[in-house]
Amino acid sequence: MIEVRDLAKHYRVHRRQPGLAASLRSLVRREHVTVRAVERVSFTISAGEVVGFLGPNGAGKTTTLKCLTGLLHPTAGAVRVLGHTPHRRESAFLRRISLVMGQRNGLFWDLPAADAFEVNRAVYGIAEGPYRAALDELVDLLGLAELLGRQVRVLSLGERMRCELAGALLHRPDVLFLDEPTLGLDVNGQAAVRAFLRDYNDRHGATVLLTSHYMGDVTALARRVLVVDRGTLRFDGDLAALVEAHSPHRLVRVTLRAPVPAATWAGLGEPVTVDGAVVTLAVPRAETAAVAGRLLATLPVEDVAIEDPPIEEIIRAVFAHA
Ligand SMILES: Nc1ncnc2c1ncn2[C@@H]1O[C@H](COP(=O)(O)OP(=O)(O)OP(=O)(O)O)[C@@H](O)[C@H]1O
Repeated sequence: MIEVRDLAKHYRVHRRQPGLAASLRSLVRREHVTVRAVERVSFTISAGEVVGFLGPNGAGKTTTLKCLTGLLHPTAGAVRVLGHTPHRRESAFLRRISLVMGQRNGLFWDLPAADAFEVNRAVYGIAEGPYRAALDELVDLLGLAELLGRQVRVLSLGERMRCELAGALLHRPDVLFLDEPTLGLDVNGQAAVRAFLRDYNDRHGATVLLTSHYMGDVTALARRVLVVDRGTLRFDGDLAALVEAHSPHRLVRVTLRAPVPAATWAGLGEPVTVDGAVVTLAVPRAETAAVAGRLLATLPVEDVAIEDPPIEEIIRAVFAHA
C-alpha cells in the first residue's frame, strides 16, 4: 500500500550572514548549505493500518508526507503509494489519497462550506449519487448541518477543521495523510476530531498516516508508530513496544486512608510525588504487580492505580537514547 525505501530529501538553502555588508556580498557570491530533511528512511504500511508519525520539530515529518503525496520530488530513494509514484501526480493516484494539514486551508475561503464542498466534487469528478451519500454521512458524523451555509472564513478553528476533514474525504480516499489535524484545537475539538477519525476508519478501513504533537491523537488512533529525529527513522513498531522498551518503570499511584512516614516506601518504589495520603511511586516494570500486592497487604490502602509514564516522557527518552 505504502512502500518507502531509502527515502532522502535534501533542500539546498541560501545561507546569509547577518548585516548589510554580508547582504551585499551575498548578491555577488551566494553561499549554499544542504539541509538533510529526510535521510534514508524506509518503511512499509499495509492497507487499513493507522500509523502515528512522531518526532520533534524539524524532524522531517512534513517533508516525508509531502514526498508521499507527490508535492515534493525525493532527492533519492523509492516511494510507491497504491502502486503509484507520487511525484508523477497522476489523477488516478490523486483521486485515491487526501492530505489534510492542520495549518493550511484546503477549502475555498470565501464560499459557504456547502459550495466549497461542491468545488471539491467538481475537482475530483465525483458522481451525484456517491457525492450525496458521502456528504450525508460526513455531515452526520462531523455534526456539520448548521455550518453548511456559513462562509468558511467565518468558521471557528474547530468548525473549520471539521469541514476540512469532510472536504478531504468526499471522494472517499483509500489513503489519508493527516499533518497535525488537531493543531490549536481545544480539548473538545481534539476529542471530536479523534472520535470522528476512529469512527470513519472503522467504517471504511482507510489507511492513515498521522503526525501530531498531541500524544492523545496518537494513543487514541494508532497502534503502530514511526519515530523520526533529524531526518532518520529511530523506531518503527507497536506503541506498546515503544513504551516497554523506553520506560523501565511504571507508575503506581496509591491512595491511603492517612499519610505514612517516608521510610515506608523503602524497597517498594521511588516516590515521584507525595500529596498527603496520595503517593505516586516509580516501580520497575516487572515488579509492579508484586509491589501493588504488598501495598494492599501491608498498608491502609483506599485505592491503587497502575499506569505508564506519559507518552511525551517516553518519546523524550527515545530521543535521549538516539
Ligand atoms: N522548503 C524548504 N527549504 C529549506 N529547508 C526546509 C524546507 N522545508 C523544510 N525544511 C527544513 O527541513 C527540516 C525538516 O522539516 P519538516 O517540516 O519536514 O519537519 P517536521 O518534522 O514536519 O517539523 P514540525 O514538527 O516542526 O512540523 C527542517 O530543518 C526544516 O527547516
